[in-house]
Amino acid sequence: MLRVTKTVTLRTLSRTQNPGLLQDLTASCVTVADESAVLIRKIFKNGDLGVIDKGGLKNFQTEGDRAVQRLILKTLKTKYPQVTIIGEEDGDDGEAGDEKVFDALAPEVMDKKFPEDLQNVAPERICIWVDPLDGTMEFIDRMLHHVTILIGIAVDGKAISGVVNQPFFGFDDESKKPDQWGRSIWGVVGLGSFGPFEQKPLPKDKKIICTTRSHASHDVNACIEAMKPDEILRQGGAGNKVLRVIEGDAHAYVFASPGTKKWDTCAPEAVLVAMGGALTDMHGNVMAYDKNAKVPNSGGVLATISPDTQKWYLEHVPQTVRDNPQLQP
Ligand SMILES: Nc1ncnc2c1ncn2[C@@H]1O[C@H](COP(=O)(O)O)[C@@H](OP(=O)(O)O)[C@H]1O
Ligand SMILES: [Mg+2]
Ligand SMILES: [Mg+2]
Ligand SMILES: [Mg+2]
Repeated sequence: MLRVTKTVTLRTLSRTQNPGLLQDLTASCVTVADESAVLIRKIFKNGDLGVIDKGGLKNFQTEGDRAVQRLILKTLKTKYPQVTIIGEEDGDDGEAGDEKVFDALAPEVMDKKFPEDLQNVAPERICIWVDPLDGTMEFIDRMLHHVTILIGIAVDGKAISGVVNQPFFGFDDESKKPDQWGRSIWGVVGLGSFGPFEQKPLPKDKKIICTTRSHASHDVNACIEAMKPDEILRQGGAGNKVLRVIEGDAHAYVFASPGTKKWDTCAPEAVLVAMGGALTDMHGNVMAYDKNAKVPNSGGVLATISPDTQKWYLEHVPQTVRDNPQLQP
């Protein structure tokens, strides 16, 4: 994990005050996510993924994770030095290398009118959580649709704005050339979620639960079985699983494990909540994303498309899971 915090004097702050900071940041994040997608596709095409085992349960890192984090941090830290940025990969802060700074602000973000309460947000209130490559295990296993790039922006510790970029979206469509692969979905709480996605209606006659493909455990499976799903969708990546909920492929993302971290959930939560959904731990607590927040999502992850659905799943969390000392906030 890499934390980058800079302190500034009050004089510097007033001189550089930017009423549209959150909008600029969101637009920059969409730009760097798109540039990151180009880079991931290039690394995949080159073939040498440079896999490193970080230790623990299937906890790998590839050149994709490292290079993308350097790209994202170089631009965001150069353009927004007063904002705290926390990235998954240690050491890859873009400071030593010759990464480019991407100045462009995504026009689709700049075209929108952000809500009043998101104007004039001081940089000290913001913390950005970066997961340069979510679904690393699936990237290594060539399950490319599961891979996402996640950049989440928290304000006062709440997930408010986020980009979920799926760099290999469409790769299995033979009519598409590699430079036509990929999509960026972004959302801002109070404004909405945008991008090329379709919110299909969820099936009413059956219950589909989406969960981990590569980090399952006895507790993870026992919790799902207690909810009596008709179907279990085992997929990689927290970003991808939230997309399954958003696109109507699953009623819920259920993960009764402390394995994910704040960079896994900040961006997807912002996009999901911006369209009326909910993401909490398995006890119903909202996640805290301020710069001093605990990094692991130690109470697990539960995400659904509406507060009512969230309530149903929370009520069906088995008591053994609620009482599990390994799964407390
Ligand atoms: N037991 C565990 N140990 C380490 N990381 C875990 C984990 N369980 C989940 N994660 C991380 O949470 C994210 C989603 O996991 P999953 O795909 O299994 O649902 C992945 O992020 P990364 O791919 O960014 O590392 C994965 O590494
Ligand atoms: Mg990882
Ligand atoms: Mg991740
Ligand atoms: Mg990652």
